[in-house]
Amino acid sequence: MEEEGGGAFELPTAEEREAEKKAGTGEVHVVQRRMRECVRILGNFGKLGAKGRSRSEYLEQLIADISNYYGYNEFLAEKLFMLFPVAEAIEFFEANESPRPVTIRTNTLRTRRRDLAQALVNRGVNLEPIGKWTNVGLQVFESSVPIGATPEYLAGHYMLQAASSFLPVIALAPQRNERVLDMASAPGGKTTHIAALMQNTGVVFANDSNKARTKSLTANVHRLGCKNVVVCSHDGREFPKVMGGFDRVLLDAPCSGTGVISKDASVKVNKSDRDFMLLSHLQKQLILCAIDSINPASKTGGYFVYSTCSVTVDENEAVVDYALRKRPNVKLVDTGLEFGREGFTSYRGKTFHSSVNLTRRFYPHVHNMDGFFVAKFKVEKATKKSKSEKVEVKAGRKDVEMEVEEEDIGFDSDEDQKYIEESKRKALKAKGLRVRPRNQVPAPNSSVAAAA
Ligand SMILES: C[S@@+](CC[C@H](N)C(=O)[O-])C[C@H]1O[C@@H](n2cnc3c(N)ncnc32)[C@H](O)[C@@H]1O
Repeated sequence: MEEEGGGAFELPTAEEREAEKKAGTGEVHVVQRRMRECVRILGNFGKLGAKGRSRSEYLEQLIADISNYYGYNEFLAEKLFMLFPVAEAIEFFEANESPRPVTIRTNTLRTRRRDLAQALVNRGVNLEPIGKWTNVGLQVFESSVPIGATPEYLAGHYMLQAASSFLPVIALAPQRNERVLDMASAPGGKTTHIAALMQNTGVVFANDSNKARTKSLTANVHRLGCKNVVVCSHDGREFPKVMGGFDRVLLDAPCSGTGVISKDASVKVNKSDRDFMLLSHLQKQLILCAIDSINPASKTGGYFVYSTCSVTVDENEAVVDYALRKRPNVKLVDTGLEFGREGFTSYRGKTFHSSVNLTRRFYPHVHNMDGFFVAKFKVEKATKKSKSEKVEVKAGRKDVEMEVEEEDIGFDSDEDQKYIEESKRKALKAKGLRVRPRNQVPAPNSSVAAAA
């Protein structure tokens, strides 16, 4: 068997692995070598696998080592590992260890990219255009001045923004004079981009449920000279009850942030199975409200973009597929983005609608940008059939909750129930209502039972 130096490689037994775990795990170079060997053997298991040892033993060892070496909890290490072929998974974890390029977006309401680049070069900034796919992005290689405090920054000539964040707005392609909703918009990177593409015409409703975060949103809107933006703060699930009839809607959804681990390493250890369930549930509620906020008769639009800075399937394809099933009047369309991998149409035994391949995934190790997901929908007029299929949406949030609870949504059906209960408990607590202890059956007329 061909193998690297350091003696013959032997896969530890389950007992040895357990003992190593208890003892606080082996030396870095041992773990590194073991990962390399496992990747190599799994790449050609039929030929290289040791007699009597199964593929899953190698996989278990590899995931345990990834978790230990890169500092993830085992649950997340496995969840992310499963997204890729074995060797590629290592590239993904490795890419999360180094920062992505610093990028800025020219604010075309105030300047042109060429003029901005010249002004920054004059201040000692080394930069160049990001790529052909954007005519407003610049990549900063090095700078003798803080890029977030130059006179040009303060005058609103640019936004410090990850390249991946341009993508959903490019896909949304807002037009002059349209009425647009940015449902989860703080701190406004995408809102201000939308406003610029609309050349300060029409109106952009920039909503975020977190009031504190709307401060930085408002500050950015002012700094960048956006005059067509209205900032508001509602739970996205209250749309379209608070407002509807939009030509286009962007839902840059709250997510786990598994695409931006290089920026926020805390994600490695602070996400559990339950967090993903709760997030996916919220995303499913929000996506239906976003779709229902669109005017299907819009003369210029009728488009909706869903995006996350996460790479997990349950926050992306599963949410999109759920929306397709719940809203027969929407279909996925091409994002118009020139690159990005196709979304999964099946994943670990779950099959999604075949059009989910129109969605796009972006990865740090492939595209040298944050992990990201973009889906673009066209909303059409509801036919009689599709109308009868959905519960009245005018009442908004409550009905969406009911839909999630009452129907088998395939991906997370029964298992979801305890998380739904938990989120209800939280909502009641937030309202200052009494919450019954977990697992206690509510009395028929108790206030909790009534409120729930
Ligand atoms: C990914 S961030 C948005 C980033 C923003 N689009 C940008 O480009 O600057 C997600 C946002 O969703 C907001 N959010 C979370 N739950 C929400 C809800 N139920 N309704 C509306 N906004 C929500 C969070 O406060 C957060 O600002």
